[in-house]
Amino acid sequence: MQLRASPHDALSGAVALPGDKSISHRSLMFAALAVGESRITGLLEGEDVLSTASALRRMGVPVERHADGTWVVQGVGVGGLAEPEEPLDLGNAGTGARLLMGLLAGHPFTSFMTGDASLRARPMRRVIEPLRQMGAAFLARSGERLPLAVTGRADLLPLAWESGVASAQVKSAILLAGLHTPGLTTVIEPLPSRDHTERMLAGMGARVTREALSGGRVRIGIEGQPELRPQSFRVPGDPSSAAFPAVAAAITPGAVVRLEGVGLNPLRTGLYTTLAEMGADIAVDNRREEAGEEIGDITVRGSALVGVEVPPGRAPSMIDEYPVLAVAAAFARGRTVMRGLGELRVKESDRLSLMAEGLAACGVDVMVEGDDLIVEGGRQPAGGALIDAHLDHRIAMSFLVLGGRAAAPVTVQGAETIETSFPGFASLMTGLGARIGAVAP
Ligand SMILES: O=C(O)C1=C[C@@H](OP(=O)(O)O)[C@@H](O)[C@H](O)C1
Ligand SMILES: C=C(OP(=O)(O)O)C(=O)O
Repeated sequence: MQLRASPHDALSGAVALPGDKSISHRSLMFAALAVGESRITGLLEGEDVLSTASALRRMGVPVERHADGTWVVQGVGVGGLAEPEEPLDLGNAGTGARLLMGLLAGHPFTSFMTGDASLRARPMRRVIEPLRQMGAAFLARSGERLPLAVTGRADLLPLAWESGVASAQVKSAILLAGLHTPGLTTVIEPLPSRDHTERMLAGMGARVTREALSGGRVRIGIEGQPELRPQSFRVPGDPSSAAFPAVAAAITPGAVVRLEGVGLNPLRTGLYTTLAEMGADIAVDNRREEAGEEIGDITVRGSALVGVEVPPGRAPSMIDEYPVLAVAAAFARGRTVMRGLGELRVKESDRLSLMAEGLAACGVDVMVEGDDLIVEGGRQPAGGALIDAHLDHRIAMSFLVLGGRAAAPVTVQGAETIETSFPGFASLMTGLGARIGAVAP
């Protein structure tokens, strides 16, 4: 499917965002590990999360959606999953695949896992290696990629792991295996990544520790084999999805857009900090707490942006937001330098290369130096390009945001990938005044 974004004038209105993708995956999985019934409201009903729901069903977990939108999960307890008769297809979802690998490591059966062409290209060694050390066996395609088979064990060994990357998926996979292991399992991260796993499992009764170490590193520990209490989860709005209307508003003169009920976990809000440093008029009010996470309403107004240097240490708190930040940078006067973006190369696509190529195709002055992205902004982009999303929802949405303020429309090929994380994106944006429509084949 092709979507085309044509230039629009001011944007205005108030919108609620779909549920947070990270928390949605986790609420389904963790509810499955509890003993008893959990209820989830505000779950993101995007394809990634639906893939996690069907994988859990295939392993004998009753997961149901009620007519009022509440999801009800009958937990089977830690270690209670059943051997799936068919391969688990996680679609486009790296989070679903990697966290499930951690769970499966602790179960004494063999399961097979695959995904779409994007997920099959993503590196799994970062998860397989620590889980192997705990005693799980993996057979994977060359480069440790999907499809793979995992044979877990009920008697995993506890692990003390130091991860080379600040990755919440790696950390969570190890912690979930640790949940199935007697004793203490620990993970050290080079910089703190999103901590939803720790918060949610602690809220369900697991013993989770967190310790700051030298150089910004952090050590997380989990005591294995707890009985987890079922929960009522209310999933906050996704700050990573809110990033698209937020940037659209910031680059549109006269825009006033209110984004309601957005998660404000400080390990997720690097983009908003960066936009404020670029001169964006951003205000947060109505701060409140829901299900152990701070949320609030964010108002973004059209602003004269200036280029900035984004500190590399901020990357984990905005890792999925660099594509749309690069769009903001195209509209900011001067140079924006984003350093240390190697992890962007192993997302749904090589986001570093695709952003640079797409921006250049839209007439933006852009350079990649090693793992750094440098954008010279301030002139209105020509637009007029046809961008292939390469099965990457964030690439698709970023260029549709750019097309709204370019001189000529931007068309995105393969825009159906947006359904993985942000169903209703085009109608939410058009409701604010954007001009996004399907292109007849
Ligand atoms: O744990 C999570 O929910 C996620 C972690 C991040 O990936 P990495 O752990 O690979 O950095 C992020 O990019 C992804 O969208 C969601
Ligand atoms: C990287 C992302 O997701 P995942 O790793 O779950 O596929 C993302 O949503 O930008």
